[in-house]
Amino acid sequence: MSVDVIRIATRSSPMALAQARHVQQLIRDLNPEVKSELMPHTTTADRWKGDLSKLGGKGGFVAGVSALVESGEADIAVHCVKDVPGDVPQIEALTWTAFLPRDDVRDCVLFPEHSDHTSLDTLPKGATVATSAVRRKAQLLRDRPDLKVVPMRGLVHHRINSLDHAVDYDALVLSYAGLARVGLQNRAAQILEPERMLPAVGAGVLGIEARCDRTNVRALVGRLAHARTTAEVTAERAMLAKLRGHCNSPVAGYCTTGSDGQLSLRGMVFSPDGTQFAHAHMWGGAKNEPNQLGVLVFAELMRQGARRIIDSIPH
Ligand SMILES: NCc1[nH]cc(CCC(=O)O)c1CC(=O)O
Repeated sequence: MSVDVIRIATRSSPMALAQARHVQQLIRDLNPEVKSELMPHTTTADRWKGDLSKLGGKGGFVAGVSALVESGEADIAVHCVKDVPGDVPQIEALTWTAFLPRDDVRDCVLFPEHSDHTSLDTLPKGATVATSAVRRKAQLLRDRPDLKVVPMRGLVHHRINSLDHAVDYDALVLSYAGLARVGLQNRAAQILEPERMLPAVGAGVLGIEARCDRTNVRALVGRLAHARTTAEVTAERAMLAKLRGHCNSPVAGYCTTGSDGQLSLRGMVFSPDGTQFAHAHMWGGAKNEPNQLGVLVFAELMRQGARRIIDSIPH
């Protein structure tokens, strides 16, 4: 039985819809005969305005979308891999069918419209920076302990609107790829290189999930898989799974591939205020096996006290 139509489950935010449309176009390019439609789903986490940890973490952004594939109402789900928790097992009936080529992994800084600032470095002592990611907060404070880092969540448009029109914020940090996906990359005033702000595990990667038993769907969509990104994400997520970080733990992980094919994985775990951290960087070596590399970096982080750091954070 061939596939006539692919129903694509996605979150309903503008960023998620842009991502799902991108996947829709890629499927059209693979096979113009196959129709596709979007199934937007407003997740519990999208509706929740409070602290995400009270909702059981950022998994609330993906679970409802995955459930549509599990039940057969949709054929595939498109997720930001960054939003897929490391401490919740994948639904048994589902599998990753493709990781798309990695987009920009870097975070960037925005300043209010008409602000004279173009860098965090020139912000006055005690300036207020908005971001809800504990990973970003810890790394911002590591450089600039004087900054006041305050939480801000919600749609990118709303966040930028608050930055521009509320007097409370001097800067806003978010992902450059996410900003670009909604066409607002011109607002990025400063790009933070990975050396300064180590990216989240899975940053900039879109993952496609399907039911294990849908072999035709998997055969078609599997052609979108990008081998290098798959190896990198596999190493990063192997590290994350072993760390068993909860949603409040500031964890960063970034794997790249050298021109010789060697995987290089950096992992960091921070205390919330950035004053304590574990930092490991290892290469794939002779075997160059992503899972093994992830476990090795995990082990080195543990040797440096990562468990103590994670366990001392309330959640
Ligand atoms: N946490 C939300 C989220 N999940 C993925 C992205 C952006 C794209 C990506 O890195 O995959 C964003 C927005 C942001 O962090 O600013």
